Amino acid sequence: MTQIAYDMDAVGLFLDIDGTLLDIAAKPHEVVVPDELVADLAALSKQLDGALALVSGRTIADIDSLFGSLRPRASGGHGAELRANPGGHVELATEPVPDTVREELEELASRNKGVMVEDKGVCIAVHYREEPTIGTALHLELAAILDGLGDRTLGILPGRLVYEIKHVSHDKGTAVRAFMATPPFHGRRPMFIGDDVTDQAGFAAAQAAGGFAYSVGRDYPGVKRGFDTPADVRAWIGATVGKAEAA
Ligand SMILES: O=P(O)(O)OC[C@H]1O[C@H](O[C@H]2O[C@H](CO)[C@@H](O)[C@H](O)[C@H]2O)[C@H](O)[C@@H](O)[C@@H]1O
Ligand SMILES: [Mg+2]
Repeated sequence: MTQIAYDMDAVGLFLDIDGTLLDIAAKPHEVVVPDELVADLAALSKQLDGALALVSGRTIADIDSLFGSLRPRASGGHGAELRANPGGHVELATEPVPDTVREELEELASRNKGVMVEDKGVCIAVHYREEPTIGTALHLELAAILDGLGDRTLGILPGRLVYEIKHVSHDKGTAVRAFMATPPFHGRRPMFIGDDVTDQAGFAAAQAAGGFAYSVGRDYPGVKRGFDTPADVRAWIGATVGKAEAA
């Protein structure tokens, strides 16, 4: 386990979910959220005076269904949803993906074995974990669909055996900047922990604001590999909370 040697008192902490807090599962709804993690995140948020947010490609409704009582400050849908206060109002930063796109994606999935569409409203995930070899061909098909519709407001963001169709105007970086502009994050140093290509905007935003970026299980240019596995991240969170309780 890699230790992050920094005084957490001054940090605003941004945590990705899949591949960072949670082990990757075969299907999105098959992830396991340990009870201990929920308790540790609640304690860590308190320790940071509330300056902790989950920043995910999942929707906030989905985050709440996974994390039970936590109801954290959060951004969902790759920056498209923001919840500034725990359990509070969810602000939509973008329009939903147009129905024309949704229909084309459903049609594509219906004729491609192993493709699964996860409709999140503000963005749509096109999963291909069941047929990993089709990635390149699938990307070409998705690009052709967006080109055909002439919609320049949407783009394709690659993730872990998934392509996210999302508004190009928002990402995890815009979410970090929005949180950092307001209490309880304002005046703290952002720390972003993530595992995926989709986290690179979050890494960059944290670093640009004088903060830190740590990756999980993979290397990204200019980003320190902080952890090897989500279990390491969970252990670090537990140890960080434990340290504060013992002090
Ligand atoms: O930004 P994140 O919190 O990391 O969320 C990214 C996407 O995670 C989910 O998909 C990924 O994890 C699934 C469960 O482990 C896995 O089955 C899938 O192959 C991965 O792509 C989620 O379903 C997406 O909506 C998130 O955008
Ligand atoms: Mg992730």
